[in-house]
Amino acid sequence: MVYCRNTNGQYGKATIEGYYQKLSKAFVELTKQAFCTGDEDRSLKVDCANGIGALKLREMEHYFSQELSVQLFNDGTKGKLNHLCGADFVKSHQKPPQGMEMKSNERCCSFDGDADRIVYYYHDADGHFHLIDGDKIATLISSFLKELLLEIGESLNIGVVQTAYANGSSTRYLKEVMKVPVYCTKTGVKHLHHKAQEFDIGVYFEANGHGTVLFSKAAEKKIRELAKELEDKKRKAAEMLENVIDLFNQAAGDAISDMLVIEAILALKGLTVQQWDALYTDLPNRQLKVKVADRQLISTTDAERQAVTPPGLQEAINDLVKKYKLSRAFVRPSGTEDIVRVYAEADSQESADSLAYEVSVAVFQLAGGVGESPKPGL
Ligand SMILES: CC(=O)N[C@H]1[C@@H](OP(=O)(O)O)O[C@H](CO)[C@@H](O)[C@@H]1O
Repeated sequence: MVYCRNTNGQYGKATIEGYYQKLSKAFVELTKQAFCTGDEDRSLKVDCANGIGALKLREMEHYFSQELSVQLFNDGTKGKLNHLCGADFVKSHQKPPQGMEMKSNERCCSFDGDADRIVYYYHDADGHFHLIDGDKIATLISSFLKELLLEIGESLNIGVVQTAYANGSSTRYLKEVMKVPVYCTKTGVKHLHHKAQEFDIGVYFEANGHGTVLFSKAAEKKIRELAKELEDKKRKAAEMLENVIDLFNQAAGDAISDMLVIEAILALKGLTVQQWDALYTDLPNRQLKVKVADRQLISTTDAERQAVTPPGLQEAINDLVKKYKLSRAFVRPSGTEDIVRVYAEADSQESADSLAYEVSVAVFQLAGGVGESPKPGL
């Protein structure tokens, strides 16, 4: 709403209804171009983390119910905010939220309590849980945008912005397979947002599902002109891009807007959730927390991927990382909790768990850990 007011209504009407209408119109226009799909494809289960997303989605769903039917879980009628549910729970525990009824291969997603994060997931036929996080969301979106730009023949530049928490497989896939430039910033959307403003089209997502896409003023103007000037297939692609611009919340990014973008792309490309998931395989990873007396003793550089202080910590991490294959680890003080966060990834879950544990012990010993020393398997 602030963005609408500051741009004198150019970005949209500064009311909740204005937001619903703008997004729904763009979503309906986009999905009109999709091939006819069965009922199953048009439905989505949404865990709202007992938060605000449930209230807003309920008010909004009638605007697009012909194109997408949403079934809400953890809608706040019982249960606590973010408790055993929501995007953060699903991402960090890598399991479904409580209260969600999942059948195999059904497309499901979770918002967090304030509805600014979204992750997708499904159970395969063998009952295995598959998480599709912010990195895979960024990959789906940037490949779709790249295809549209190719179709209209415009060379607007696309950049993808991630943080150190991005899975190594996603970074490799974006750089080597999709050939898009990838940048890493410090954790926190303000850093990603700022970097994304440097491109014609800046795609930014944290692995936890927090993100959006920004279009520069010049890129937006160009795309809107092309949607009037071009013909046939090229015009269609430019019109799609116009609707994509309207569908993204470029002020800050939110779960409802991201959900509608993803649903539109899956419908347009005729992709199932399994096909989307199969773009690349995540490297097994583990995140742990360590309690220290003063977390500011840890300072970092290189977008938080290297510890500068306390002395000896980075050397210890380097030695531990060398013991495992396809491994990477870093530590940083949390900006929201009184803890140090440890991240590790490697070629197997056992190795990722073991590396995360060993790095936690190094943090505990070298950065003034308090309470019980880290235990393996936690
Ligand atoms: C590893 C992680 O998920 N960190 C989160 C968390 O920040 P920390 O500084 O790690 O506590 O909360 C931030 C605000 O929601 C979010 O932007 C960020 O990605």
